[in-house]
Amino acid sequence: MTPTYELDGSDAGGQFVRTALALSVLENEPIRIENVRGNRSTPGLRHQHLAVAETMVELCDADATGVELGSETIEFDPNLETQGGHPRLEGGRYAVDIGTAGSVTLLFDAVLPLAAVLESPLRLTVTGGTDVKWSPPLDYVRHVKLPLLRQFGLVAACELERRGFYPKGGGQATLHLAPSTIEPIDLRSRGEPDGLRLYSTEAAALSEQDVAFRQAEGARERLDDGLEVRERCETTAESACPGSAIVLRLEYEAGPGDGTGLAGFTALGERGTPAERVGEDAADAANRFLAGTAPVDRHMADQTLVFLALAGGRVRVPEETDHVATSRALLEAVDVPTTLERAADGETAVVSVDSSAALLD
Ligand SMILES: Nc1ncnc2c1ncn2[C@@H]1O[C@H](COP(=O)(O)OP(=O)(O)OP(=O)(O)O)[C@@H](O)[C@H]1O
Repeated sequence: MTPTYELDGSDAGGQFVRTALALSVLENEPIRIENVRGNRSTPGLRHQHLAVAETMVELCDADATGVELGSETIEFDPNLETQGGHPRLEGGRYAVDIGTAGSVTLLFDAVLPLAAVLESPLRLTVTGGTDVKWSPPLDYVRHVKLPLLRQFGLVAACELERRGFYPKGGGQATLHLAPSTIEPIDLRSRGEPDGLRLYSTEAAALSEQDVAFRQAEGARERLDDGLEVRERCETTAESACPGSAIVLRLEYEAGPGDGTGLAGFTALGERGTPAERVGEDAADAANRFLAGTAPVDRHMADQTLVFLALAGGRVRVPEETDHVATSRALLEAVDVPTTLERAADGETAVVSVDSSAALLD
């Protein structure tokens, strides 16, 4: 294959690989990625990224080389059928086992934007870690990310079958994705906070220590005064090994012309860390957010960029994280230029994609 885009992952990690594969499908153009996860201490595809690449190959029936553990160069050609010049992806039922505690939700992240080219519903069941480090905890996806993107046309739901924590994984969740018309995104300002929902989970092995309750209490006591806790959900989950997680969903009034505001703050339990501290860490992140002005949290900031690429629009991000910077560089490399305008506060910035440059234009 002759790749349309030659991409260099030297300065990036797994997110670059996931987003590059999704963009290749959305543009229906072959890509070559060199120096996969080049700035990580263990470069190349690890189990989580390999599962993403294998899933993309399976969904598209794509031609690919280098899709193996440790690989630092991948070629991928989605080669989809087109209709009226637009790529069309058949849905169907798929099941993937990451084989480790690798993140289930990051696999969902890679697949979510494909809703824009889906022809029929897709159902993807993934086995791995549902609540593991350096990735969105499952309740963040269910209660923050999907409801936020639903406002811009993404039709998706996530069903949890079993929690999976580090190191054993073994969790399972299903993503239901329907053909979606993604609308331009406008998330620039935010209104007053309008309450908070709290989702605290413990593995059954930790129920005697009341971990879910103590996490929730830790968060509640630490949250800024005046923030109403509208829902408090504490659950005990069967899982292959102990673990716990807390997700805070902050709701706020939408700014003029903007979508409804949602932001999420999360923390995971760790051996040696008191459960109250876990709740406090999530609450501290929420309090920091409330002191700022951005309408999305720092993780949603990089996760919305691929949707901006689809339909265009603007998002005010709390800061230009490394993930935002690498995502912008990647979009530039596939001919979707973005602009970043720093605000007078010196921290937030508005990232925009002109609708004429957007993939669905
Ligand atoms: N607590 C969290 N809540 C929501 N999203 C998160 C959270 N932590 C990380 N993420 C998201 O998970 C993604 C992690 O991407 P990243 O490339 O760092 O990880 P990775 O695939 O594990 O690769 P690598 O091993 O190369 O770091 C980013 O999109 C980030 O926004």
